[in-house]
Amino acid sequence: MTTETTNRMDLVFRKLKAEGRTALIPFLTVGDPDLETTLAIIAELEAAGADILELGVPYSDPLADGPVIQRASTRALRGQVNIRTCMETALKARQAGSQLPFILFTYYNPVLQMGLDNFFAELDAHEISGLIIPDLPIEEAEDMRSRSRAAGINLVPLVAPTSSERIARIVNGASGFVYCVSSLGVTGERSSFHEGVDAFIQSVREATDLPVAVGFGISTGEQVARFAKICDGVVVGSAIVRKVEDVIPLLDSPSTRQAGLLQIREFVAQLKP
Ligand SMILES: O=P(O)(O)OC[C@@H](O)[C@@H](O)c1c[nH]c2ccccc12
Repeated sequence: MTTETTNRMDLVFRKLKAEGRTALIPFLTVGDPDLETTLAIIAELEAAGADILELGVPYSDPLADGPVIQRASTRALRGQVNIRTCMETALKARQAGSQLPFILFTYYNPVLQMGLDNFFAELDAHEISGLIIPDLPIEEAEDMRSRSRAAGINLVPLVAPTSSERIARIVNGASGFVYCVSSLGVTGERSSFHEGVDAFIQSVREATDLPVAVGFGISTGEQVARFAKICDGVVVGSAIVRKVEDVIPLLDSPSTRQAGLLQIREFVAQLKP
């Protein structure tokens, strides 16, 4: 008897699979340019067809991030955004009617600062469905995985093209989906991907029954469509964060705010697979 899941993310992947569709998974830096605007952007992303949302906790030392997300983190940190206010933003979006599963995307240090017991209690209270921690030390992974499982939250593992023989160990016991990083290096729009990325994704597919998503460098509708043929989800971050950055002057003025939000919606809508 399969255990009935109430995890919003699992339900979305199940529905998309039944419809033969691929999830569009935007990444957004929470608090860029401010928390209230983030709430408005979340609504635009949902209207544009996003299926799941990565809510990025701004961090002072985002070692895996390229310049676009680094700048977004800097802007958000100027507004004193922290991991708690990111969780509160997720809850406010839910209370405003968002149906999207939220993944809290955070580096490990803010989690440690909060304390693991506190962190997981807060995650649950703020209706977070998933968690990605790109710099989670492998020796902490088992503890974090069991805490996530106990809290009913999917700790999503990242696998890189260089993971090869470690793929089985990384995906074993994982939940939610497996995040295949398409290229080496840091986040940021790319015109090409790690050679052999398709074979890499196929090897991950063979190692797990979980949905498999890909991210890193994907920034156009045709790149999303290319990966949608072989994945259950496609993550787009920097291209969307850059679009937010580009329209900040419009967002900052009440008379042009709606026009700025519409540009974000239209950009994301044309990514939809
Ligand atoms: O920004 P890109 O190139 O579209 O890649 C997705 C990425 O933004 C998001 O998933 C992410 C943001 N920071 C990260 C750090 C590591 C791995 C992934 C991420």
